[in-house]
Amino acid sequence: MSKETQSFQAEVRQLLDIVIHSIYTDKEIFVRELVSNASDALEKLRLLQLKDNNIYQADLPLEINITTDEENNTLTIADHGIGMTHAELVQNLGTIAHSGTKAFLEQIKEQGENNADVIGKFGVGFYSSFMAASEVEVFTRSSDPAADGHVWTSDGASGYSIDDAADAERGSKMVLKLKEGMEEFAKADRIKAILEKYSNFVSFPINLNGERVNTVEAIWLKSKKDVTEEQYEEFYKFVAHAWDKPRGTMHFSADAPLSIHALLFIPEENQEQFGMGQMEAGVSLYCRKVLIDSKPEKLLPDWLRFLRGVIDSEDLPLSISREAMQDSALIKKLNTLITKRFLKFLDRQAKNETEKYLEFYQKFSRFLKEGIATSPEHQEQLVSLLRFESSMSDGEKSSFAEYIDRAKDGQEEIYYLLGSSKDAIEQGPYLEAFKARGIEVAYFTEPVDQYVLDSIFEFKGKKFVAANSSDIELEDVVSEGEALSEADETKLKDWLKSTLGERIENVNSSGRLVDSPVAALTPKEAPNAQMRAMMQAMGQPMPESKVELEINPRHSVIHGLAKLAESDSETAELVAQQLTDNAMLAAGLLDNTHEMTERINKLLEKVVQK
Ligand SMILES: Nc1ncnc2c1ncn2[C@@H]1O[C@H](COP(=O)(O)OP(=O)(O)OP(=O)(O)O)[C@@H](O)[C@H]1O
Repeated sequence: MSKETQSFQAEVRQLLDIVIHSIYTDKEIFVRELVSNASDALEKLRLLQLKDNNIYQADLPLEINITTDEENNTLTIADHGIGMTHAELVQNLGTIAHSGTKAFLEQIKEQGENNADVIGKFGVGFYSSFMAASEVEVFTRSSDPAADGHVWTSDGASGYSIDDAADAERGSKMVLKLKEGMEEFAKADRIKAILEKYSNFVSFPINLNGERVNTVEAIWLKSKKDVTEEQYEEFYKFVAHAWDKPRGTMHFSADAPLSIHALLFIPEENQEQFGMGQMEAGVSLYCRKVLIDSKPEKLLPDWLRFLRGVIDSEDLPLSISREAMQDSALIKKLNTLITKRFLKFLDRQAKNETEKYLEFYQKFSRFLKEGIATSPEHQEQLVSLLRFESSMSDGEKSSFAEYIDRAKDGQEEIYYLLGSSKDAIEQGPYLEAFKARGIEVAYFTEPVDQYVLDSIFEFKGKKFVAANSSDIELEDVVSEGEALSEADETKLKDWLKSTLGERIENVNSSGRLVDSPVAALTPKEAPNAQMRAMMQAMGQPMPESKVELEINPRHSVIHGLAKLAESDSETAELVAQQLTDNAMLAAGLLDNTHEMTERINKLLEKVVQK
């Protein structure tokens, strides 16, 4: 067969015209496209080898060889992959077959031809080589022993020619004669840097001028049993740019609903704990071993930003741009799928390797809590991963599932208390009522917990209720001491209301208190102690809290106060104010202790004078 000339399909011409005349600056992407094509061709050959041993030049190594030639201003990318027959050359490099390029053209039509960015958004496969080359030669020979070798040549203008190339080796060799001004791509260092950026995990060896450049293989594509602990560690260090060891490794593949390979690592340390600012997302996105984006923001929810590793999905179009990708339905699906799998991984660890999970929890629980408040779709799973001490956990960490198991029949609520520490919670006035009734209260002591618990309404059908909220109805327990008569109680409540005036919202009496005479409850809509502390830390002035005062009608101090109010209202007022301060102090709601000191002195004076 002699040399023949053919014209490009109209769409190809249109595409090439845009590519060649584009002012798109990120021209290096063509290297990624060609390496990716070479890798695909090798992958196809590898698959073919599995079922067919009639392959031309079967002994050629499955590798990609890249050579730079500064003198002649050329770049050559060669693979010993599947190659192309004459018909395939015409079909593949003369028409537009792949969907990415079609989408590209459609976008161009919509946005007008001068939108250079569109190239970066879609990538244009093989044709992108014409951004840098004035002429491209493709020497190729199919793996089919019956096929001949050919050379395809084009300047990317109107058409191409195909000629015989009897000595072409199996595979494809793309020789790019670089344009003036594109000399950088004939320089080994420049190409090396591009390869390191995009193609490090291509699973076939890439040699640049005879030297291997990609050292790390795509271990995420291997099956778990074929990867050693050391390999995982080495790979973690590589992808995370880390020096430590991973504290957790999750490696899985799935075919449905999406084809994915994921290898995720939990680092040893939570950098954010050291005040180093917010971490950046660190799970890279690959498509068939070729890097699409090393920091895709929406691939995982923000609260999983501590994870490191790789997700590789064959369902992704290789050339998809960051912007288009981040909003794509596919990324959303990947996001949900991987998040669920990761939470399941943690759940399994919590069950089977409890110690390990608790160590993780100590350092990383902040992220899970952030997730609870921001990812309603994962809330149930996340809430089940929370661990806390409680009034019944004996100093051990518990889960809400365990809490529910321990709860009495008929308890429809999960009670919790927030405080600065376990001691502070246990010494506060709220717990006793629950203890007396054998009801468990979960303790939460981190500043973020308020925010987190506010966003949980229920878990497994049980309502979340703060044990210090004013609207809890607890079954009365018979505690020691006789209660005030109804009439005395009403009288005392009225007197307290008028005496304490603006300081309180209301006075109630209930059977909730056991050892304390009074407790201060935060009214339903009011900011509680933790919120107040946070607002104040942010420099926001907070008005004095108005609380609901709950009195214990069986307590001797209350009995005494009821009498004192009749006989010595001046002392009774000091006592009432002091009781309120005590209650507010215990609730963490007292800002001004100045008056309290003065008042205590007055009370002491009265005591010593008696
Ligand atoms: N090195 C190669 N070896 C064998 N065939 C190749 C090679 N490079 C390209 N081809 C063939 O040419 C076709 C077109 O390549 P191009 O890069 O334009 O798109 P693509 O690789 O199919 O697109 P995408 O990257 O979106 O999958 C490929 O599908 C493949 O069949």
